[in-house]
Amino acid sequence: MRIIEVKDYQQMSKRAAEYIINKVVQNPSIKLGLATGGTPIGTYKSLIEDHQKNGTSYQKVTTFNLDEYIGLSSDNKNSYRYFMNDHLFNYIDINKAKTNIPSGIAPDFQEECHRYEDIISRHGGIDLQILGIGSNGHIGFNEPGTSFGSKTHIVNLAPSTIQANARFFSRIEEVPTKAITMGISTILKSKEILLLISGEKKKDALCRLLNGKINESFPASVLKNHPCVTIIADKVAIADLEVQCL
Ligand SMILES: N[C@@H]1[C@@H](O)[C@H](O)[C@@H](COP(=O)(O)O)O[C@@H]1O
Repeated sequence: MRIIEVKDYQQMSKRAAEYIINKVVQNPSIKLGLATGGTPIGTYKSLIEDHQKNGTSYQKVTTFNLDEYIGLSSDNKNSYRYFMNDHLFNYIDINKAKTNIPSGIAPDFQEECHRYEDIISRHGGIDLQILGIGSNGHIGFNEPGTSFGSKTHIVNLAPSTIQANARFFSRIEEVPTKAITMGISTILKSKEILLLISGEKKKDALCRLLNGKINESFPASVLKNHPCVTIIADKVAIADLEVQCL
């Protein structure tokens, strides 16, 4: 794993956007894996600014999002489909038919999991996957204890994840308790992974990722088995890492 340390959230976002833009320019038909949550919002903003200023084109790009809440439709402001439209897709020249997100209202969720896994394979897999990390080490919505061999599947969200994501909803009771997520093996099949980590709340997760064992109790630890992972982390997340981890 390669770690790039940056000053703050803004620098992380700028650096991540540059990284992605560079890959898109090199390969205009790139298959991008995308994440939601607070962490990548600044990166998406920088991608939009660059698109408007420099005209980087996403017309041939295909995207696959990590996950979606079960029960939320695309017009629900808290669905990840709405999030992606609102934070990125509506403001770049991407063909929305090439943007893939699991459906939160599919008639048969098992079937939806198979369909999603299959569509990623049929596209030849993901070239660059963007990831955030939950404070309990979750990636996508793969909570602690998820098998490293898992494919796209249905999950029960951990109480700590519901709590952490409640900030996007008006009441905690509105946060769905289930989601569909790419599995750990789906994520690991990506040719390259870019993990973004920012802020005090992610300090312990970064510490555990770097110094802990590879274990299903901390899903992100599996990234150490991947040959091409870059972490962009800000100073607050990295600060006093050695001291903290003693
Ligand atoms: N499913 C998402 C993850 O993909 C995200 O990386 C994580 C961290 O979110 P945030 O960036 O808001 O801290 O939590 C959410 O639950």
